[in-house]
Amino acid sequence: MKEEQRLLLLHSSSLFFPPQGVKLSYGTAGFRADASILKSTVHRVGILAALRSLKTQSVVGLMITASHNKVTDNGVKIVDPSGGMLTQEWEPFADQLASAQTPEAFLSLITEFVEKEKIPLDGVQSAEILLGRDTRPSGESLLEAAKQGISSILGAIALDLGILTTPQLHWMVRARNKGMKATEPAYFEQISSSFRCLVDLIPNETKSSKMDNTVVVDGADGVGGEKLEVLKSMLTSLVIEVRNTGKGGGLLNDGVGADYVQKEKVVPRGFCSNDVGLRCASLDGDADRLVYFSLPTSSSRKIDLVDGDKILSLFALFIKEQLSILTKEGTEKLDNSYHARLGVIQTAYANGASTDYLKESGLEVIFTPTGVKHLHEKAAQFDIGIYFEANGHGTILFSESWLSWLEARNNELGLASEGSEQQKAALRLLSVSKLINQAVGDALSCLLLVEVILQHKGWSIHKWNELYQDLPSRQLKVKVVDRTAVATANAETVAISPPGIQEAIDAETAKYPKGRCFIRPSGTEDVIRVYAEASTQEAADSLAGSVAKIVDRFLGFSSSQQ
Ligand SMILES: CC(=O)N[C@H]1[C@@H](OP(=O)(O)O)O[C@H](CO)[C@@H](O)[C@@H]1O
Ligand SMILES: [Mg+2]
Repeated sequence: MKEEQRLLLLHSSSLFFPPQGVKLSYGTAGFRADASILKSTVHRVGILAALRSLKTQSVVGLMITASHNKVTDNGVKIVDPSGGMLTQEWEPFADQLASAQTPEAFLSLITEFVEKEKIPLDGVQSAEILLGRDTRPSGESLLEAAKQGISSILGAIALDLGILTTPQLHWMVRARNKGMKATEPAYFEQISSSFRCLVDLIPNETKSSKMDNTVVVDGADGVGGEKLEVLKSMLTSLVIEVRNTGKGGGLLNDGVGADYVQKEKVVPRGFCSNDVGLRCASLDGDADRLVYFSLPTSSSRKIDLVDGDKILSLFALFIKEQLSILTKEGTEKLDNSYHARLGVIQTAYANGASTDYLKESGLEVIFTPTGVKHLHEKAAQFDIGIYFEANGHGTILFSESWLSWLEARNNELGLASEGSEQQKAALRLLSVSKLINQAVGDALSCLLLVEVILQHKGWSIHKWNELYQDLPSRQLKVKVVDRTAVATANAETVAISPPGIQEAIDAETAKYPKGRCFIRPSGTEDVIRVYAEASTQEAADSLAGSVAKIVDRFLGFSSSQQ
């Protein structure tokens, strides 16, 4: 490393002090903590992002967000050149960097890593990092810290894109590296025009049906509401009413948003008895999650939740239908031999009833650990891979090779049988691949896809919700002394440490008909999560409660004091 570069790094890192007595880790979705202790970490992630750009010789992204966490938290994560999450191979290095105690220790870690990874840190190669942040008040100063980190790498430049949803930044990084326009207007243009194509392809029978084309969206008082206001003006045949836009003084994620709605299953702030029966949806704080809900009665706060699993089921059903129209044997002699391999990816949090439904519908279902990075990786192994977390984060991935086949097929059909059902199916699938974010789960594009599929089928939210009935479930969080004491296996369904805890959970679960329960350490909060499912809500609540007590007995503050 050049002397100039060494001095620059030493000087820059001496301006930021790592938090004392707290060990931050890259976690499920980057570093997250109380914003007041994050400056040094964000500064270092800025440096790491520049190294990633140098290593890959591509543009990378850096997003400042803590998604669904409370407003006083913040976080930072890197977007890889593909538009996906930072490669998992670099995560341990990110952890080491964050915890280096002195500028010298920090510099020596960088020197070692640059050598090991053969990163061209010579001041000759350039690096470029796209920066985005959500609406948190701490975002601006943290972004400054990131910029200072980036500018301490010779040849690295940061492009500040301002306030964005997380999926917008992912989309732009992907677009930039594919040589496409990577601006916010280009993003809105792509998703709104593909939505319009899908609307134009709605069958005449359902077009005329009296379908309610209004959706009421809870913007979580975050960035999503703000962006949706822009997007909605570009759409016809869909009316979007945005509540909790962040402009009305409401606090981000406070009694609002997809995480709250999905976990608490109650009406979010800003919705009332007048909304009974309407089709409603909630975004999370950085708009990468979406859930739907409706208010069944005006007398209670309870909602009918239509979660990520049901969005997944709706998407899978639609794609499968279009595929079967596309590949049905026609009279014409065209090459329709490429049968796409369609896969569906879930985590252990998926409601058991959804998995049964998907399997009964003839779909291949695969499980991965929690966190989009795992689901995305698996989905990318299919021609069409649909992944969703129950909390509403998900997307549909199309392989490049299948898409080129589809383009060619569409052209052939255009010549041989323009306007045929087969060609419409090809066009619909092509439009879906443009509407749905190929980089990461995106609440805005998923919202449009749900809406157009419902219009296509002429379905109300109730009809959609009746695809299957969710098994009652309950999620709890337990504060423990050290959450890393829990290790899991089999896509997080089995706790392999501390010893004996899984046996205790199994013994408890066996008492409940249709009981299913697992625990895992959260990657975004300092808690152990407990998930339980059973045949009644009371049973699910009771199973989750008993297992929470087991967790507390093995790992809680009370046990550590004994
Ligand atoms: C049960 C749950 O909802 N877990 C969420 C949550 O992760 P945890 O590691 O469980 O804290 O945040 C992640 C990032 O948004 C998301 O990918 C994941 O699904
Ligand atoms: Mg989020």
